Amino acid sequence: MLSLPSPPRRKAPGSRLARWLGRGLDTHISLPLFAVLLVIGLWILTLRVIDADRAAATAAVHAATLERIETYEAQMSRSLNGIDQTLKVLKYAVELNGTAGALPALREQGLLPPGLVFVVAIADRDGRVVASNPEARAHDVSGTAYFLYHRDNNLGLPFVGATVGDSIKSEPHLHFTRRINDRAGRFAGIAIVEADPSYFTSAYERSRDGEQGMLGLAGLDGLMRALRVGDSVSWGQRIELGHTDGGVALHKGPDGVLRYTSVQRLHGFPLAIVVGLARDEQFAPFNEKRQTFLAAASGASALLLLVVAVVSGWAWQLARVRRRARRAQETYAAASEGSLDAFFVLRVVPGPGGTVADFAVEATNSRAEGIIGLPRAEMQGMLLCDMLPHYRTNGIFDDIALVALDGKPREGEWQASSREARGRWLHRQVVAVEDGVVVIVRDITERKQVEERIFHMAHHDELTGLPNRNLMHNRIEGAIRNAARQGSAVALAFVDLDGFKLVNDGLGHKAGDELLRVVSKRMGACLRRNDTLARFGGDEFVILLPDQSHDPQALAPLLEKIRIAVTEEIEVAGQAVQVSCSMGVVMYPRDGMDASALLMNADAAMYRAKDLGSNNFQFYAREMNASVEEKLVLLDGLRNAVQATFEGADNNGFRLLYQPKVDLRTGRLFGVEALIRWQHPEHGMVPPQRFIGLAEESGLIVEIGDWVVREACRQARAWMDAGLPPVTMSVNVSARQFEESRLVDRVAAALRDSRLAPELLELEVTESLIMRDLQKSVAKMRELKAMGVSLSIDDFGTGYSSLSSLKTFPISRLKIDKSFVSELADNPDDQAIAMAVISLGHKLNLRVIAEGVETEQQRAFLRENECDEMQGYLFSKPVTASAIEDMLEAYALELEM
Ligand SMILES: Nc1nc2c(ncn2[C@@H]2O[C@H](COP(=O)(O)O[C@H]3[C@@H](O)[C@H](n4cnc5c(=O)[nH]c(N)nc54)O[C@@H]3COP(=O)(O)O)[C@@H](O)[C@H]2O)c(=O)[nH]1
Repeated sequence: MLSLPSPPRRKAPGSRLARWLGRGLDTHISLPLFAVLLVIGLWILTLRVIDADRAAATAAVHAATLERIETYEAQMSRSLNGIDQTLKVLKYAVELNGTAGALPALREQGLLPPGLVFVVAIADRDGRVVASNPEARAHDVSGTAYFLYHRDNNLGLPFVGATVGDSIKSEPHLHFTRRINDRAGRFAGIAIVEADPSYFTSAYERSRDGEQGMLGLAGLDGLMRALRVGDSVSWGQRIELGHTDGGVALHKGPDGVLRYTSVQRLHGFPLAIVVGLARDEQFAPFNEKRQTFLAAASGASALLLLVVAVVSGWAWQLARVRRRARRAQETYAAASEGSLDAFFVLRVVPGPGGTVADFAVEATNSRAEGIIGLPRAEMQGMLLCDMLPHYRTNGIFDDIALVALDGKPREGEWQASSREARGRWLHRQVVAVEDGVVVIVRDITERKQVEERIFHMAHHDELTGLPNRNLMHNRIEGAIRNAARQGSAVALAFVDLDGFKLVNDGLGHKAGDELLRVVSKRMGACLRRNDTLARFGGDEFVILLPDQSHDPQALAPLLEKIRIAVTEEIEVAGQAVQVSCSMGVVMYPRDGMDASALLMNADAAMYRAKDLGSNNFQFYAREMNASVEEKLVLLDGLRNAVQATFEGADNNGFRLLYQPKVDLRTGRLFGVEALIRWQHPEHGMVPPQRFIGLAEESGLIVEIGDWVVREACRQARAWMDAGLPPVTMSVNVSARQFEESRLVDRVAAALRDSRLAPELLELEVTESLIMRDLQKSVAKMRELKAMGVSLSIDDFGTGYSSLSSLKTFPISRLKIDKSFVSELADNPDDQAIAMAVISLGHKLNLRVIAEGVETEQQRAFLRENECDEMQGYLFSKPVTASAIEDMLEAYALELEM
């Protein structure tokens, strides 16, 4: 079972020693040490036993050598005494019977030694052998060492000659001699006993002396008289006698063999006996035994070392595995402590029939404390379901138990309900280990929150927090499925704000945003909990009303409530503004079977509501989609008109009408406003309100506007070239056209190509157009002004330009919108506005012109209040260029008169 040991700490020197000693106690180290000691002990014992054996063997060989020398000495003493006795008898017999009679006398008395063993001879004073037994031919020994010794020495001692083979007797033999004196004590000859050298080594016993035992008789002159080694008898070798006191010493023999040797001098003869027991032979049993001991000790050592090597190897492997496991555990513990995850090592508590009854907590890390809310020590040993009883019911216990049963890892996410982590999102990974499982738990709340945020962002509108198009689409589909099941209906309202653009352009995006937020809250407040309000972008909203009856009229009260809520005044950017809404309403299944169809038809119905003057709601009718088609047809026609205009076609293309502008004080016609018309091949003259919006939407306005500027400049110059008095030419510039980067260049080109003085061209821009991007607009206006072109603000009073920014506009004229002029006679509010605009314009050194002047009362009011100029049907509707020409000619004539 996996367990989590305490995290490793920095090791103190003491603990390092303890660890080292502890390691010494490891079987794989202690066992070989013990085995080595055992082997050393075994060898010490073995060598001691061998030493003892060697000492015993040495003592034994010493004893054997001594015993041998003693025995040999006794034998030799006897033999030599016998030989000496024979010599003495011979001498006596010679002295008694003379050289010739000595041997017969002795033979007769049976005193001669057996002839097979000894040759007994007598030599006279001249060295001639005069008698011998067995008989031998006479020969001369006067030149021999023994003869010469006796002739020259009268010491009464026997002499032993060297072992030789001579002309008389080729077999080796040696001579024991004694001097014979005559009665006068003079040298009379010598008695000789000749012996075979092997006679002196016959005491050799193979069983005791071995194959290389040595037994020999040596003269005190260092020459061997007889030497037996094994079966071979030899003589004549020179040996170092050393001590001749019968002690034992290790010597190398004449044959190079090491022997325990003892030398013992023989009494009465110049001889010594030599006994040697070959070391190798004598030590053979010991050596054999020693070999046996060594072999046994070696075998035992080898066996022991082999067993120990095997056991130690196994123990080492085991220790290595343990060490690795311990290191892994330490690493695991350190990692688990440093980990962001909580670990729970759980041991299975078995139930009946191989089931899992519960889990006992074996180990945890400190992260686990934070999740469970219990100290580690307290968790240790606790049953999982005692610690977290709700795991039995929320499926987590079953999930963990399954891992323990089938060994397959599993993971899952859940929202915690334990004390410490309540409400937090957790992720668990469960892996099987021996006897249980490890559960790794990670807090994924932040990730979940991010996911939720991303999900929310993907499905909600950032500005209002309302569901967006995606989410709404899903909800519509869900509502349709429910309605299909229940047989109910679903209503969908497409809502577009009226006048929003004005607020947004006039007061800025912030104000527009605020307005959208307020309106969305108001609409939301009208709805039930299961209704959905979504923002599709801009000022477009969609309302989903599930669980409806199939009668559309039943929706009318709610729609009206929403409409009224929207139209209530709103204060944004410090100003009270008012917008309304146009709503297109569809019903499932009546107006469409899916979300896309319903939304498309609701959009068409909304456009119908707009067409009908806005601020109302319209239920979808099949024919409404025709207007979309109309729009496409119109756009196609517009493109053709642009083409036809440039080609100069008669029956198609744009035309300009001109509406005079008159000085209110003098009545002089000082300028005209160019107003576009579309000469349609089928519908005749189409007014600008029908196509300018679409031209803006499609971008065609840039090309169309450019044509208007060029044509207006050309016409103004043409009038001048025709000798008419110069008039100011005013041209309307739309927002899209004004924002176009090449506007200034295009205007400059139009002036250059027409040769019109820039001072005679005036561009009319609206307040809302300027406020879209105040800085850029002012910069562009300044460029135009620098060229000499004048600028005037059209429809002044309907927008929301701040008075502080107004003074920065490089303009020369303000135009009071005709909506304030139309009721100027009766409406005090409009009067106040008109007067305020006139006063403001003058304070800013601007000319003020009123448009839409249709009545004398209006003109009178304007004159009274010092408005500078006027434009309107009272003086003239927009007319053709030739009509203006007529007016200018008449005016010129008037002046001349
Ligand atoms: N971007 C461009 N916009 C243009 C261009 N030509 C016209 N327009 C804009 O279209 C709007 C409608 O214009 P139009 O139908 O030509 O109406 C103008 C006048 O006919 C009308 N007017 C003038 N005097 C009176 C009056 O006494 N009573 C009355 N009911 N209507 C009158 O007002 C329109 C001129 O308005 P304004 O431009 O604000 O001076 C209109 O908004 C044009 O701007 C074009 O070439 N480009």
